[in-house]
Formats: sequence, C-alpha cells, structure tokens
Amino acid sequence: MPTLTKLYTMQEASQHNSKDDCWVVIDGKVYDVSTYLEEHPGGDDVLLGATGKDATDEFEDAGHSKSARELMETFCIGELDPAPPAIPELEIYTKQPTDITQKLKDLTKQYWAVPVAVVGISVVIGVLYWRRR
Ligand code: HEM
Repeated sequence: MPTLTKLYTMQEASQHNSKDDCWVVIDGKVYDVSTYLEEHPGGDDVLLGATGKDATDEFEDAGHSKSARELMETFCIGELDPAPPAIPELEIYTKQPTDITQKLKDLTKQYWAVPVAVVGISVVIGVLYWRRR
C-alpha cells in the first residue's frame, strides 16, 4: 500500500529558518527540529545554519551515531518534492544558407548574362544552320 508522505519544496522548507520554527532537509527528507534546537549536542546555530539547503553532507560530516539517526526520524514531517525536470527552451531556428549555396547565389547574380548569352548564341547558330539546309 502506498504511504501518503507530505511533500515540501526546498523553497517552502527554507522559510522555516528561525529558533521557533526550524526545518532541515537531510537525504531527501524534511525534519522539523524546532523543539530540538536547544537540546542538539552540536548546537542550535549549526541546525539554523543548515536550513534552506540540502544539509546531508554536513549531517554526515558530523558523524552522527545510530541513536542520533533514530532520534532524527521522530522529527521527520515529510519528503522533499523533487524539482520538476527542466524543459529545455525551444530555440527559433532559421536555416542559414551554407557557404557554397551563398556563393552560388552571388555568382548567379553577378554572371547571369553568361548563361543567357550562351543560350542566345546557340539559338542564333541553330537558326542559321537550319536556314542553310
Ligand atoms: C534531525 C536532525 C538532527 C539530529 C536528531 C541530530 C542529533 C545529534 C546528536 C544526538 C548528536 C550527538 C552525537 C551523536 O549521537 O551522534 C549530534 C551531534 C552533532 N550534530 Fe547533529 N543532529 C541533527 C542534525 C544535524 C545537522 C543538520 C548538522 C549539521 C549541519 C548537525 C551537526 C552536528 C554536529 C557538528 C555534532 C557534533 C557535536 C560535537 O561532537 O561536538 N546535526 N547531533
């Protein structure tokens, strides 16, 4: 049976950052340690400094005991809502002519008279040849 876990965003969790209302996020879970601040052997300032971010590394670095981890679970109020995957922005892409196509276009503009002359001369030669016969 699926468990109904409350999900919190990091933005939401980060708003609980005072001595009366303190949440920390460790390993994807959200803990309300407001009532534990005074008792925390590592000090309340450490917990307050761990709000608004993923405090997993700091928690692990402190080398917490098994009993500390068990105690921690009593403060768990939910899980961190994973951020939605970023949708890559669509880029408007206009096809730029390649170098060769651009060069061909330029050449056509410059030397359009050449193929016209070739066709014209061929027509004249053709007509003359046809008349002679
Ligand atoms: C619900 C969360 C937490 C609980 C229940 C908790 C509990 C404890 C406990 C019971 C100890 C005593 C040593 C032990 O048994 O391991 C301790 C020590 C310590 N904790 Fe936490 N802790 C929590 C979160 C954190 C976080 C997020 C940090 C760091 C950002 C932190 C930093 C420390 C440090 C530095 C000590 C060592 C104090 C010393 O040895 O002088 N704790 N904690």
